[in-house]
Amino acid sequence: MQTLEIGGRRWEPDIRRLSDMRELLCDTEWASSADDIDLYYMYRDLYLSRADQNTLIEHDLRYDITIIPPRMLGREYVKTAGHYHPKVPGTDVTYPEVYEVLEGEALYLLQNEDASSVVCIVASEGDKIVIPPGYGHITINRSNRRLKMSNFVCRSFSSIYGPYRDLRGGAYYYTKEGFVKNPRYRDPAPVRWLEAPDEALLRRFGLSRSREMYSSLKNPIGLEFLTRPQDHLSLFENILE
Ligand SMILES: O=P(O)(O)OC[C@H]1O[C@](O)(CO)[C@@H](O)[C@@H]1O
Repeated sequence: MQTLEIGGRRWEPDIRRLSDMRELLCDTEWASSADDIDLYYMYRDLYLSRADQNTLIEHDLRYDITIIPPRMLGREYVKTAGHYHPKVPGTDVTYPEVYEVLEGEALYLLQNEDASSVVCIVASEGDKIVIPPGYGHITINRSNRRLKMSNFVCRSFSSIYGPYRDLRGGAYYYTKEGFVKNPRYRDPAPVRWLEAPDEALLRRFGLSRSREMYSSLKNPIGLEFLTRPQDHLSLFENILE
């Protein structure tokens, strides 16, 4: 299961294990006693050809695929650890990211750093989800199928895990009863449920539901909103409304 074959190459994943995530879960009793297991598989910096690899490097981009098999973590559905992105140097704008669901269904739980805005976007195959500047994100697989998703992101920054770790996860945990507030957050905004972006919104970013996102590499300038978001701020206006 672990090796992924793409572009005639075999790729090995970074694996996020339960032991990396015990302190980020809702069900602390389960988290402290369950045996260690693999939770999800992150295939980073993929490309189909050397030409694409050069394009990715030249435009400061990275393409990843993540696979999250279905599973309960005690009361909670399996999810990613959650992280924020740093600011683009010399600006006040944090790096965005864009995801595509390749298989299965995902919940993208976005929150800004003081959790005064918390948004959950439901996405299925073909949907593209833009994580705008200012937001951290967690992906949840609440289905009984594996979730396979890809992302484009700027390749020259490291994600910030501290705030999610300090508060033991996101503002809410997704359980069989729906979202449950994380008690370590004082007064987070209620979760706003949003549909995945429609064609008109995706067009702003040069994307479409019917076209695999990887093909955007043919026109990498169109992905500049990921590496120079400060020059494309109007694109992100109202995308979480
Ligand atoms: O770093 P986390 O929170 O475990 O999330 C993993 C996801 O983030 C990424 O690093 C991209 O932001 C992907 O490779 C992966 O889908």
